[in-house]
Amino acid sequence: MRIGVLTSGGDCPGLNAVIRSVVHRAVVDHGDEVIGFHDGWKGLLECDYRKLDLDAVGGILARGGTILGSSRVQPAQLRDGVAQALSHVEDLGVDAVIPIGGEGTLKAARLLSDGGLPIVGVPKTIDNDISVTDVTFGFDTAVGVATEALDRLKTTAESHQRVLIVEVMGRHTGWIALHSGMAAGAHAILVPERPFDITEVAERVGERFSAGKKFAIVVVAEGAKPQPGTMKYEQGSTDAYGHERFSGVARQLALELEDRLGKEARPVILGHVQRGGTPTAYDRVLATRFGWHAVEAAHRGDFGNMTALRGTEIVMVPLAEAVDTLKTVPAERYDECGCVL
Ligand SMILES: Nc1ncnc2c1ncn2[C@@H]1O[C@H](COP(=O)(O)OP(=O)(O)O)[C@@H](O)[C@H]1O
Ligand SMILES: O=P(O)(O)OC[C@H]1O[C@](O)(COP(=O)(O)O)[C@@H](O)[C@@H]1O
Ligand SMILES: [Mg+2]
Repeated sequence: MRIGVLTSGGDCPGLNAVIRSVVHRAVVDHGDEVIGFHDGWKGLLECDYRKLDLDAVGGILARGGTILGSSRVQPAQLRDGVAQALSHVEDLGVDAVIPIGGEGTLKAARLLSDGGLPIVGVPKTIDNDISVTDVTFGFDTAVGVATEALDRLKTTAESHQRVLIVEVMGRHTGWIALHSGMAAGAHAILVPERPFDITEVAERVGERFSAGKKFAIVVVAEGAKPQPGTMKYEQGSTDAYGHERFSGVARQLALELEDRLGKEARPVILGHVQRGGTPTAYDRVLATRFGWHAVEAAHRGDFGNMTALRGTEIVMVPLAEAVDTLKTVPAERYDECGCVL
């Protein structure tokens, strides 16, 4: 069998672990050949690829990023390119394509699968917002990075009696904010799922100072927004691919809290540091299992599906289900965080 693998969308720790696992299972155990398309769907559309043998994946298990590169392609270009992708796959003798990506990539995978491509998807994202899988690899690493940052920020916040507002990633969902905030004992956690009331945030932080505490840490997901009309909020612009380019909720919160509380407040934007570097052991294991199961699915001819974690098992779920709805933080999970606003 000949398998083509690609990584698309925002990168995340663990992509290389999937690539390595696909090559190991396919080449060593099945005697397959594996090729890697460069820079996501672009590589498939432009027939830009290289052979991936065991040497090519040596030493990449613990490496962040993706050896294949990633990029974004306009969805319209992809829709127009279905026939082209199909003909490249046929010309190359590729029997299965394994795209590793987030909800955008999986939407594209569904489109190409409906167009006749033999596809087995593998979900990735630090945001953990893909509904059909309990967890995505990358999330554990991102939460670890954010938690360590929060621990460190607590000590400097205390020295200077400041409020630190820490912005973590999470475009539509607050999973990283919730988990890192809980792990580090943040005093307020703001998520996109629950628009916040700035008066309540200021009261909570103010009460801490009134009680004699010297500092406060607020964790805010980049996509969190104030309840309409409660605070001046600058809406972000939209990038070339339709994604919102955030205008910096932490910066706006810091100005507002400083004003209301008369305490020094500083925004800290963790940004892409959450996405870079080596994956945790948990993410390496999950990524490796996804790669292994994707190859098995390809050999069964189980196309139009993607790998998913349910409990402790890896199962296959239809791509159509995967892109239906985002996995948001449910109200009852938010209620457990101990700093409900
Ligand atoms: N609705 C869509 N239809 C077709 N292709 C899409 C769609 N959404 C995204 N894609 C393709 O998938 C790529 C990756 O999507 P993106 O949302 O940027 O990343 P991720 O896969 O990490 O969510 C896009 O550049 C585009 O080529
Ligand atoms: O800076 P970029 O690459 O445009 O992407 C930023 C976005 O990508 C993420 O890191 C991950 O999102 P995806 O998994 O959907 O790519 C988001 O948390 C963040 O908003
Ligand atoms: Mg996305």
